[in-house]
Amino acid sequence: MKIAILPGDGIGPEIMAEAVRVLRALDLPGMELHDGLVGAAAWRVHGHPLPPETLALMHACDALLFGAVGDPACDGLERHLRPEQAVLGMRKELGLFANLRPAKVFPGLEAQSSLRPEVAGAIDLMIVRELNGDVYFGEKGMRETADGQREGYDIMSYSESEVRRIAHAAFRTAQGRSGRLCSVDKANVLETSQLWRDVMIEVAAEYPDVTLEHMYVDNAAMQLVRAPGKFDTIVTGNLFGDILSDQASMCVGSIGLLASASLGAEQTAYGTKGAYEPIHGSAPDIAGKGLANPVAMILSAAMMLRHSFGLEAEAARIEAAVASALNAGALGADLGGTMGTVAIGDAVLAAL
Ligand SMILES: NC(=O)c1ccc[n+]([C@@H]2O[C@H](COP(=O)([O-])OP(=O)(O)OC[C@H]3O[C@@H](n4cnc5c(N)ncnc54)[C@H](O)[C@@H]3O)[C@@H](O)[C@H]2O)c1
Ligand SMILES: CC(C)[C@H](C(=O)O)[C@@H](O)C(=O)O
Ligand SMILES: [Mg+2]
Repeated sequence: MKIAILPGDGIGPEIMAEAVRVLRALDLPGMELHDGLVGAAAWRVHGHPLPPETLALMHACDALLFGAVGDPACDGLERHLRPEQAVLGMRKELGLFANLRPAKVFPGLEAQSSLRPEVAGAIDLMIVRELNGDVYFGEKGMRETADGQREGYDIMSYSESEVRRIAHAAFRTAQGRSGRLCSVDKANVLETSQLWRDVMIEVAAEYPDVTLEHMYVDNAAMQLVRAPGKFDTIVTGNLFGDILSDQASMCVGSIGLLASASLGAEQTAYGTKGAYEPIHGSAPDIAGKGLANPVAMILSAAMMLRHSFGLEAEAARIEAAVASALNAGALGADLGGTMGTVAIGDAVLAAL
């Protein structure tokens, strides 16, 4: 059970330390943790956000725990050297095309949601975000128009096979939940989305036990705050999924609570190879202050145990400890409390 530990930048190392403490406390036989550099931390040492050493480590491990990347000092670098390329490169290089982003309200935290507690209390949804295509990975650049203006462009596209494989992942996810799948697109305007919708309908024929509905992304953004409890499994493209998942986090209460699993087709001796990371970023505004909420990172470690190592009981044990610590008031500033990163980690460890 080889796990790459990739803390990254900003609050990444602070929250990773807490997730590692929780993992070590489980004392899992055969667990090996291997440290690697990503993001600005790697660029400073190796001149690249995803250096060959780290890529080799990623390939050699069964699962990856990823903190966050991003550093305002790097915003002026050429795009291929920016820290964010580490997370994009990891996802593409390892073929991690299915990003699961669960959002569920924790008992006792309903009042911390940006929504009314009775609306927030009903949230239990899963966003299945496509992660290897869309406008993220299309041709992009800067050019000059005929009248001499600068013009930036990013091509949005999805091939049939890219949509088909995320559709299967989403239908299977919905089967394991309530059997309701909502595909979010912009098919009223975008050809990319029309293909997305057509393929979703084709694949639906193979899953008669799942009910498929379609929703335009603008409506989905609205419904997510109007009645989030009506959603169960959502499947959507890379860009829409990025935006809707940050939005879902505040419906739950804080972006510091939402974990994710990024899965591909590769199988290891233990299960599906994957990368596990919070949905949030490096939070430069609070980095180094011990204020970051480590819960999303700790829950990402739980998702890793479930999806990459088949350790369902251990994953559930971490999740129960987190829920219990939060319910008992282990809250940081993001949730109206006063606890710091390490104190929240202590509370989770005590509840294990
Ligand atoms: N997967 C990733 O590594 C990832 C994801 C998103 C953004 N980023 C990068 O992170 C940098 C900062 O981006 P941003 O500010 O737009 O988004 P962000 O998610 O880093 O922060 C947004 C806001 O949420 C707060 N926040 C985030 N995580 C928190 C936590 N665990 N506990 C408490 N508060 C938390 C931050 O303090 C900030 O106010 C950028 O360089 C961006 O590209 C990286
Ligand atoms: C940092 C960035 C490239 C990344 C994304 O857009 O996918 C982040 O926002 C996320 O949600 O993981
Ligand atoms: Mg994002």
